[in-house]
Amino acid sequence: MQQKHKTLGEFIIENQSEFQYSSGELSKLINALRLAAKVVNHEVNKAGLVDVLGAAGDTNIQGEDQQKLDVLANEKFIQTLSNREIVCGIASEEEDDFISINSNDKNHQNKYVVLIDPLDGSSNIDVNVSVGTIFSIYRRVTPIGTPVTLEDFLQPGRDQVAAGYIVYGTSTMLVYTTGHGVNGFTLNPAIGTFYLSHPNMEFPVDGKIYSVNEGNYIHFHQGVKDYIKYCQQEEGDRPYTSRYIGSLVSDFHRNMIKGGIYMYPKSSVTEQGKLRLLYECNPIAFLAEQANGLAIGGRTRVLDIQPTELHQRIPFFCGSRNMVAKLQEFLEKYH
Ligand SMILES: O=P(O)(O)OC[C@H]1O[C@](O)(COP(=O)(O)O)[C@@H](O)[C@@H]1O
Ligand SMILES: [Mg+2]
Ligand SMILES: [Mg+2]
Repeated sequence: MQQKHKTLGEFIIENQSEFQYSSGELSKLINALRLAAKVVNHEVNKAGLVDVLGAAGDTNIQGEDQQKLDVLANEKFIQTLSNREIVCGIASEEEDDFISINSNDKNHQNKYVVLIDPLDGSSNIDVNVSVGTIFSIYRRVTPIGTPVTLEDFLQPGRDQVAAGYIVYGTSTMLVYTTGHGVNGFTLNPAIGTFYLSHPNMEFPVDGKIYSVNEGNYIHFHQGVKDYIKYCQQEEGDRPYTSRYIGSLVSDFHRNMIKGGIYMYPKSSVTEQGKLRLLYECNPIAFLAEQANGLAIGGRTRVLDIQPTELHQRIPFFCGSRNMVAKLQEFLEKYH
């Protein structure tokens, strides 16, 4: 008899009470993200047929050429989150500054701010390789009914109340945590419903996959170079396999299922690293730790880093516990 998978809607309701602030608002927020994900998924799937390939002609605050799908996904998520009266502020990779959602309306009781990377893996959009969306959710720290401020967004990752991603790949999945483990839901495109397909996702403590853009190797810190060499040595269960999709969400997703480590080090080319702390590293680090993995930004636990800017970048290493610990040994050698 075909096992009946729980729908995302059923799962959210069943687990609502688990959430310390459970007032249904966070459930509404996850549901809104689910809705926007379906709209964006629809656009991604027919990307070659409609005019959403290629550059949009503008650059974002980080000087990156915005792809048409970056802009479209950004609009869809902001629209969906703003229209549902559930958030009081949004920050996005594609917006220079944070957006306040009528938060200075005294009647405005909304407590959550959302930080989002609307389209992750932009360099893969035009070549039909899997891409994603990443989200991070906090309770605001400033008083309700007053305008949200930068302070509401610059919270350390350990204070996230929820985080997750959507991967638009061979199937479309929504994977998230509210601090009670990580669960994955697969979209059945025929009926437009997400079903619980990957309950309690966990990183294997050891893995055999390393993911890094080796094209930057000569610019890496010696500790990182030594660890990559260690991965490639003929010894014990090594050499490991090199797999790099170039979409953080997709590389992370694979490594969480199979066991592996993702690395985007700082280098003489990207002095701070490339990935953004607030809407890439913090949410992925929260998921990693909830799935028994580790995430470090050089020598610091990512979730303990105190953010200082909306679009700040950090070096990022994340994955199976023993692999990240081994990398740390190599990094420590040069301190
Ligand atoms: O092409 P590079 O330098 O290896 O960078 C790839 C990394 O950059 C990213 O594309 C950055 O994310 P965006 O596409 O959201 O800007 C990651 O998804 C990916 O892991
Ligand atoms: Mg990204
Ligand atoms: Mg992006």
